[in-house]
Amino acid sequence: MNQVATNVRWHHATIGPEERARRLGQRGVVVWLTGLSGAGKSTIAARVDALLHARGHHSYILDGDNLRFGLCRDLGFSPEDRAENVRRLGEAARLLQDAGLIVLVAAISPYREDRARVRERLPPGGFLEVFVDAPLAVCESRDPKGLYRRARAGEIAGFSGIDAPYEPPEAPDLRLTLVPHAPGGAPSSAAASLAATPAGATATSTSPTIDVTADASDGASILRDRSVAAGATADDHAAAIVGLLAARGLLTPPAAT
Ligand SMILES: Nc1ncnc2c1ncn2[C@@H]1O[C@H](COP(=O)(O)OS(=O)(=O)O)[C@@H](OP(=O)(O)O)[C@H]1O
Ligand SMILES: Nc1ncnc2c1ncn2[C@@H]1O[C@H](COP(=O)(O)OP(=O)(O)O)[C@@H](O)[C@H]1O
Repeated sequence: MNQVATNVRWHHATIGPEERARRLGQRGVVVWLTGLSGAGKSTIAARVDALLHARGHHSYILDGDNLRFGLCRDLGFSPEDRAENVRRLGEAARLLQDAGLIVLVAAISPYREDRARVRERLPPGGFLEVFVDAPLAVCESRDPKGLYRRARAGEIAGFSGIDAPYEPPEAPDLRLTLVPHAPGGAPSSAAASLAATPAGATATSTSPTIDVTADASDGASILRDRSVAAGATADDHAAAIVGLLAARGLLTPPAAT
């Protein structure tokens, strides 16, 4: 019963990405938010979704937590299960992207290799990796679901960042940080970021920055300047993502040929 299907073939549709982009006034893309638990992936994805909706765009969120109630409910948190989880999220995202949607994926997706495989399944420019780079100390101080406390108490094994790995992206399309920059100098340490955050407060009380590591030729440098001035609430982070989508020409229909 567990045989892989061989007698299948691909059926081509007559309506392709260009027609869908013209109809929807946008190009399908997967915005993949990766980062530790509590980094802000779900919060930021929801803000981006709302911003896009308000502007008449068509987006949809695939949240790792939520998909584990259905499509991925048979999976746990072993490296193998996480790989399969990310693969399924990637395949679901790919279908929605192909339908022309702006797909916002929020999943820890801790392994570089798993994320790279998703990128390979998408057309060039169809996958934007966004690193929600809140340091472990900040995530742990937020602990929105009490999971870090339970992991530290030994009640949850294999928790990302505690006793399971998290591999940060090496060249993300966008990196959202909360680490304050010393005036005119290099970023100060993550520990300083936490130290500047009063207990019970969020790290937004620091003077954060958004670092855009994308190619400056596509407008990323403009984003960087604006973001530094704006600070880094979840709304600023969401605006940076929308800015990146605009800079990549994904929020306008293709020019008529
Ligand atoms: N062991 C362990 N490690 C990490 N996270 C855990 C674990 N057990 C449960 N949770 C909760 O599951 C959410 C992560 O699910 P994901 O599908 O995003 O994980 S992964 O991409 O497959 O690594 C994660 O959600 P977020 O906090 O939204 O990231 C946690 O709420
Ligand atoms: N700049 C920020 N961006 C996103 N979340 C933030 C920010 N500052 C504080 N937070 C808070 O941090 C928590 C992040 O939780 P969540 O979005 O569930 O993270 P994740 O999905 O990465 O696990 C929320 O309680 C959110 O209000």
